[in-house]
Amino acid sequence: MQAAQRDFFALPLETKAKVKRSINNPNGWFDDEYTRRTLDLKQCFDFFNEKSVIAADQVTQSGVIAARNQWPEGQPIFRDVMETYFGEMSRVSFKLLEAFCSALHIPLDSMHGLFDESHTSFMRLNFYPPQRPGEQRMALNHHTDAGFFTLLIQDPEVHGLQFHKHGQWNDVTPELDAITVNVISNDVFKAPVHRVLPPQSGKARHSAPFFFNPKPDAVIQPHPAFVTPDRPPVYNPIPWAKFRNQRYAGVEMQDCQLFQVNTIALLRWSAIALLPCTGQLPWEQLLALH
Ligand SMILES: O=C(O)CCC(=O)C(=O)O
Ligand SMILES: [Fe+2]
Repeated sequence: MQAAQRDFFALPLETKAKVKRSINNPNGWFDDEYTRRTLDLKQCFDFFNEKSVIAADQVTQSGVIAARNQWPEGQPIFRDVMETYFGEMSRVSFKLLEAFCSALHIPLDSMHGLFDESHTSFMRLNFYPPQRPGEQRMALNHHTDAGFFTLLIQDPEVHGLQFHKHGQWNDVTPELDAITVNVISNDVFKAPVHRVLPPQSGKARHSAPFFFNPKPDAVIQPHPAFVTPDRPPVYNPIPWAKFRNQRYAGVEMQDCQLFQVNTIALLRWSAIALLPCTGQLPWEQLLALH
């Protein structure tokens, strides 16, 4: 998978530009991502679960989330490898959902209502070019991920990912053949803020997050197990597909987080019970969850 990713980003710019994402289709290649209103120093390639298309259209009727994947011409192996990897990540994610429920002492199928084969998960391939002399900007500016949870493959040699905790930035050093599970916060009700430094060793850096997301019509709201008279629901329920479209349309992150925090934190919190903070699971251990 990582070799196929490297080969893709080594393609000529014109080839990649033919599958550039657009205002109507968030999938494909791009080099113009703004995070926190600042241009990131990276190229990306996004693709998603096309089985979510029909269900998403029924919720939003907008066509944004319902756009198709764009695969580069003449690269059948790239497509094949990525689709296979995506399928594996989906399978692992469904297993992790149950593991999270188990850690929370709620029925193992508690989250099944939010996910089915139309889950709107997507995969992002990141390419960060080496830092240019005098360049001060971040490769990827600080942010929280909007999905339910993230399974990240990092470049084992070129580091750069950091998370913010107790007022300072901390490195997430990659382990060989490990997946970094994005539960890197002990702030129970906060998604972890993280960023990526530009590669400083003269080498480019690659990473590949898989964002596991609910089905389009899943209503995102606090799980009943966490609503008590002392802790009433703070955030309004919203169908997931509407939330996604708002975010893609550029709605301010703070507004979106109003909707995401409780539900996402539910999983992040439970995951912390399973994994050490900045939990990196050896790849084989993760697959053993099957
Ligand atoms: O490159 C990384 O290690 C992290 C990437 C990331 O945070 C993202 O794409 O949302
Ligand atoms: Fe991220």
